[in-house]
Amino acid sequence: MIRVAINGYGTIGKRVADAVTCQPDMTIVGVSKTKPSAEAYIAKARNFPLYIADLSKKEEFDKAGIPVAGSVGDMLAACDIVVDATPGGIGAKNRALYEKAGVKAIWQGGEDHDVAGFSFSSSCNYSDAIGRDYARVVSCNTTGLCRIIKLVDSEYGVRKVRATMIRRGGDPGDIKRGPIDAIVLNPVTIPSHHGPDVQSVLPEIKITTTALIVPTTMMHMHVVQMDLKQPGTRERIIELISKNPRIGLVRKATGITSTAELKEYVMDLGRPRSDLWENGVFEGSISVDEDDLCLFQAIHQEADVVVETIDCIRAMMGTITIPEESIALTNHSLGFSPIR
Ligand SMILES: NC(=O)C1=CN([C@@H]2O[C@H](COP(=O)(O)OP(=O)(O)OC[C@H]3O[C@@H](n4cnc5c(N)ncnc54)[C@H](OP(=O)(O)O)[C@@H]3O)[C@@H](O)[C@H]2O)C=CC1
Ligand SMILES: O=C(OP(=O)(O)O)[C@H](O)COP(=O)(O)O
Repeated sequence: MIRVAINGYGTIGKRVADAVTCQPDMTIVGVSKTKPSAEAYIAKARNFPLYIADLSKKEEFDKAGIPVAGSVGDMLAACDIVVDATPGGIGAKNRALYEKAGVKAIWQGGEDHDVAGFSFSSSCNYSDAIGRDYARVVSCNTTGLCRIIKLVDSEYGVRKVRATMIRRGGDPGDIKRGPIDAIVLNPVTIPSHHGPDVQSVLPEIKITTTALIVPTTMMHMHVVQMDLKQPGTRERIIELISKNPRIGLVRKATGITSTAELKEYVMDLGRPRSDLWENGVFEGSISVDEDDLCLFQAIHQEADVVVETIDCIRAMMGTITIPEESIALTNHSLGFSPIR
């Protein structure tokens, strides 16, 4: 069994912890928080040993009735690999802790590529992660872009990608984030970080990305255009998506034309936390005019990187060396097959 620690039991960390628990080859040795707030009670309910970054805060946890198993250092001593899901920027500061403990570490997309020197996407570069000590799973939007670009590039070759990310303002529980009434250019400069981040995984891809933030919490929406190296067809793109384990097809017949309806659909499917782990490509949007491909895809920011993180754990531990095998095991263990 691979012993996994989660440093930062928040939006991403709690999902990764639950996904690890579903896998037959890994187990959670502990999760961490700094404050005895809501997710600390969830850790207790799940029977995950809870560790804290600063032991001087133990009394606050004691008062809240939440048992503390020890410090983050103690948690690291008990694991083979740590998933750092602390807020962006904090993870880089934690690297010294992981080096000292001699454990492998995975960071999330809020950190820069340099934190690990290697950026990961299951369907693009799983094999390059095998045996590594450090990796960064790219951000949710970058993950969604990498999946669809890799799929199309493998079939037709991609000459150039242009993509606009219409990003959610904050996660549903992030009551202090916005905007409330604005469309924010984020960033106003071009490209957004997503293009260079895609190139940290797929260096040969030419891509320009732009990004905006809008007052919504459910999902991001991408407007993607690719110049193909040879003419394609809409039918073939749909066929490829239908066979892909991490890209779903939002069928035209469902009548779904928004993130809100898609979230409702996923909730009705009974997915935990209504998580859409796959890209949601809108069938009705897929348009191919010779070498010009356009589509819309929805990306559930809280979910898509979770399954990638599970694959990244296996690759780094070297227990499964065939990417498709890990992807299939992760999906199967979660009881997940993409929407079709
Ligand atoms: N949310 C999203 O949509 C996505 C986020 N990401 C990336 O994932 C990472 C985590 O983001 P997210 O889950 O949203 O963040 P959250 O703020 O939801 O959770 C962060 C967690 O880290 C804990 N924490 C804070 N400081 C420390 C510390 N020094 N040591 C240990 N734990 C600490 C917090 O605990 P406490 O509350 O007790 O302080 C909290 O549980 C970031 O890099 C982000 O960019 C990637 C894809 C999507
Ligand atoms: O990884 C994400 O977005 P990104 O791919 O746009 O960086 C997550 O939605 C977190 O974004 P945030 O930095 O707005 O919380």
